[in-house]
This record gives sequence, structure tokens and C-alpha cells, in this order.
Amino acid sequence: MIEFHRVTKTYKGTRALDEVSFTVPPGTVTGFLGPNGAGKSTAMRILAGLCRPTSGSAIVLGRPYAELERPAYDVGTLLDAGARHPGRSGREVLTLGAMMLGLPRSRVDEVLELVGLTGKEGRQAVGGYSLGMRQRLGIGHALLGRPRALILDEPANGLDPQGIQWMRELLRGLAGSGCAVLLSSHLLHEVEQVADHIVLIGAGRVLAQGTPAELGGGRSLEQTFLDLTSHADRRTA
Ligand SMILES: Nc1ncnc2c1ncn2[C@@H]1O[C@H](COP(=O)(O)OP(=O)(O)OP(=O)(O)O)[C@@H](O)[C@H]1O
Repeated sequence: MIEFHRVTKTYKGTRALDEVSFTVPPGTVTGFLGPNGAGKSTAMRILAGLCRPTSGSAIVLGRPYAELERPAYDVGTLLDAGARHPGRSGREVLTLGAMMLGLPRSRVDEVLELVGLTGKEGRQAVGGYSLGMRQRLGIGHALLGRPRALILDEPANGLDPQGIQWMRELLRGLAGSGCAVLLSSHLLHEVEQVADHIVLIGAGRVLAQGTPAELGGGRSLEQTFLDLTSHADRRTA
């Protein structure tokens, strides 16, 4: 379970998040949508313990991230797919990750297979990877420890149609095995296809949440998104 309880974050006069509350139950995928600057990355960074909320609490698997006993196993994160050493191969990146977690090398092979970076692609230096390959590697890194919660910021960014379909099946499979998945995206149609639940934020506030059908209310999700977000103004901190 992932839970946000009235999370507010202010940066020197900017209220990046304003009393944000929602939950992601185990076994479900929640799509986190909002225009540029809405606060999605800030919320995910708080959840992953990378910054503190000004007030409120972000809870993953029952505790704030910083209080988890085995966070690297329990919570998989993809927050910046570009943040990898360019000289290392994909296999080396995952091998280092597996060593840090005390996982056997066989887990690296499993994950390379899972994310479709086998053979030559796994041995290639990350600096030469396409954006889609970096995303696959980042997703693989997040999955190493078989986490029960996944926090994915724009995982579909740079994936081709086959890659997007692969990711959809992967996320549905993970949710099917009980994982709580939170993913942000600008690809509304894609989120509509994969998410059980959608949280729409604008200017730091939750504007709407519900199933894709509830949010669309007979219209396209895109129309709902444009209608709600065009009127959202940030409150001053
Ligand atoms: N470290 C920071 N210092 C100051 N302001 C910040 C910082 N990080 C984010 N912000 C501000 O907080 C607000 C929310 O930004 P955030 O990156 O969370 O949005 P986002 O929804 O992830 O946007 P995008 O879709 O463009 O990635 C923006 O106004 C942004 O400028």
C-alpha cells in the first residue's frame, strides 16, 4: 500500500504540493497525471524518501520510506532513467545493484530477460543506450529486489509502441502478483489502458481521482484532463 496523507511541500514561496491525499492499494496500478509542474515528481520523491514533506505524511508499506527496514527490497523506484554511469554496461549496472542487495547473479539474468536487454544489449555501455533502453534498464533496476511497491516516474517515456505494450503487460503482471504500482505519465491513453485508478493533479492539488471510466464520465480522459487542469491555479505558499 502507498498512502499520501495531506502532503504539502513548499519551496521558497512555491507550494509544489497542497494537501495531497490518495492511496494505492496492493494489487493495483494507479496512474498519476498532471501537466508539467503539477507536482508529480515532488510527490514521488517525497514517497521515496528523497525529500521531506513540509507537512503531512507519505507512507509506503506502512511506514515513511526512511523508516523501512529493507527499503531497497521492498520499494522499487524509477525516478530518473538517465542517472546511470554511461561507461557501465546494462548488465554491470544491474550486477552492482544486485550485489548491493545481496542478490545472486542469477537474478541479474532474470531481470535482463524480463526487461528485454539480453545478449548484446546487456553488454553494451549505457552511454550508447536509446532512451527506451534506459527506461527498460531503470525498470529492471527497480525490480531487482522483487518489490511490493513500485514508484515509476514517466516509465513509458521514450518507449516505442512495442515497448509500451510490453510495459503494460509487465505492470499488469506485477499488480496481479500483489504489487502496489504508482506511475506518472503524460501518455493519457496509455494510462487509461493500464491503470485501475487515476489521480489527476494540477498546481499541486488533487483535482480528481477515480477509475478511468469515472474520470472520463462519458468523455475522453484527455478532455477531462484539459478541462480540469486549465482552471487549476497554484495557491501561494
Ligand atoms: N527543488 C526545487 N526547488 C524549487 N522549486 C521546485 C523544486 N522542485 C520542484 N519545484 C517546483 O515545484 C513545482 C512542481 O514540480 P514537479 O517537478 O514536482 O512537477 P511535475 O508534475 O513532476 O512536472 P513535470 O511533468 O514537468 O515533470 C514546480 O513549480 C517546480 O518548479
